[in-house]
Amino acid sequence: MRRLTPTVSEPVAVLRKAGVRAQERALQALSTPSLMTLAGLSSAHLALALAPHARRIWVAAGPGNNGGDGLQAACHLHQWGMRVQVSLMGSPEQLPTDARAAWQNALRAGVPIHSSLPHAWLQEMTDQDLCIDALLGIGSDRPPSDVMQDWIEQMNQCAAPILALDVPTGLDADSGQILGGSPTRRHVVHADTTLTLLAAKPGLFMGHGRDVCGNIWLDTLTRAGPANSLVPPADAWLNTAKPNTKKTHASHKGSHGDVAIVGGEPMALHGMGMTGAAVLAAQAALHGGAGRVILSLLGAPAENTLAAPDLMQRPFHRLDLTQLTVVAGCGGGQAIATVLGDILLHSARLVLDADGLNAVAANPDWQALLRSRSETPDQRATVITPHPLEAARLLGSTAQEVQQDRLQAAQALSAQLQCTVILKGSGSVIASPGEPTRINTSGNGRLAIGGTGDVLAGLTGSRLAQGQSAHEAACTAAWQHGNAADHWPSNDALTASRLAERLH
Ligand SMILES: NC(=O)C1=CN([C@@H]2O[C@H](COP(=O)(O)OP(=O)(O)OC[C@H]3O[C@@H](n4cnc5c(N)ncnc54)[C@H](O)[C@@H]3O)[C@@H](O)[C@H]2O)[C@@H](O)CC1
Ligand SMILES: [K+]
Repeated sequence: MRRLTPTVSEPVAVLRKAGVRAQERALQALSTPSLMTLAGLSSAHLALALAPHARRIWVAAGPGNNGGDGLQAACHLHQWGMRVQVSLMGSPEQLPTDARAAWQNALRAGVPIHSSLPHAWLQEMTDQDLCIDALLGIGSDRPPSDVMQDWIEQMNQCAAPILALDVPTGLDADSGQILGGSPTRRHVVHADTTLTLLAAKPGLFMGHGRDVCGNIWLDTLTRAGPANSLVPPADAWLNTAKPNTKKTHASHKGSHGDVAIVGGEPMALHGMGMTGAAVLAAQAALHGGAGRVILSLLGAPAENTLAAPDLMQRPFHRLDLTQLTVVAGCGGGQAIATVLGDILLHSARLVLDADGLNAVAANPDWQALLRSRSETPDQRATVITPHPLEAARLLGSTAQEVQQDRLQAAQALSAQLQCTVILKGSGSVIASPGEPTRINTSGNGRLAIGGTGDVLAGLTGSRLAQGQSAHEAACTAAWQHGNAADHWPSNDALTASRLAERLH
């Protein structure tokens, strides 16, 4: 068993439900004792570690094998002297085979099992006690029934913390979306800890998953067999912490790459002042370690007073694109369209964000230009950083469809444009042609403010300029960006400009 959040230190394979089922079948054939026995024991161990002084442990067990895990865990906890009570939803006779065996074990051991909620118990439970959510796991395929919603609500209202087995009930393990539509306390269990079994699932790390799983632990249940060789191809990998790129002593500013930020339409042009976005990206590139950062504001020949003295400023026509890492689009407004063709054609390395992406989405010729960058002899690196709506525009779909399957959306976009994609949002997804897709695990809701996307684009540019491949630059920048937010003092306001300054 290992802890996956808040920080995962080595790559961990992520499987969708179909892959987990394949893994389950393969291991089931090899494993003695049964996987459910292992899952129940593992769950009981974690429950005991989380609530060693519990005077009451309530297990809510559902009608499938997730319920079986809960029954098996209850059996162990009872045998270890804990006061356990199980509420079993549905008829024991209709439980699947393994879960039925777990029910019989629990009965034989003398575990109290009822078919209703133990209201009095729930009232008396304290924060030293524990609720175990074993209602639904990966078999959850529709919004919870009314009765199940009552049970979920009672669990969420209980004073005791919640350990969810495999997946918090109500969460879709593939997408991170809530099966009932919205993350209310009736539709999804809000766990403090989730013990996920067999493999990490994407939905735990994306969308609402980040908010309802609490700390995530993984038990691959592979003690019984030569498991590593059995894992079906991973659908993605968790993005791991990257050490800072060390700079050699014998280096100068030219050794660390030049980044040009092209964007920042001024107020005078179309009545929307957006120079701040470009300045933020430039600051991030600077603090991310680029050797020189050049700010090229669109339609603003005058020196920009917002910019720090460490930044150089150049008009666009004076940039030698063939030698530069260009970060284009941050606050680019409509003006970005006047230079985008040149940027797509000539920039040595490119990060495309915001208005740059919207302009590409509206112009098939530019999409072809973007794609063709991967076919040049020097294979010019390109990273795009869309949020779900920008991704939807490029894919010709909707933001909702993108959120329903963020992995697939990022991979499809990467294949369509032959470039690296950072699909932003809760659980950023990084996809590149021919590379393993990553799900970023750092970051939190404090990043959901204006300007942080510009910071990510600038930071990615600085990583590219310092010699990382597009995929590595995207993975490193996404992780570093989130990590800065994770270590932000709780009593200190997080703003994009301060975030840019704290990247290192
Ligand atoms: N088979 C095994 O040996 C193992 C199973 N495991 C556990 O088994 C789980 C998967 O088991 P299942 O495939 O039985 O699936 P679940 O236990 O997640 O649930 C399936 C059952 O719940 C019902 N259901 C689905 N959505 C519902 C809703 N909204 N409201 C009410 N009822 C609903 C289904 O009709 C079905 O009866 C995993 O998540 C994991 O916890 C693990 O212990 C690994 C080993
Ligand atoms: K569960």
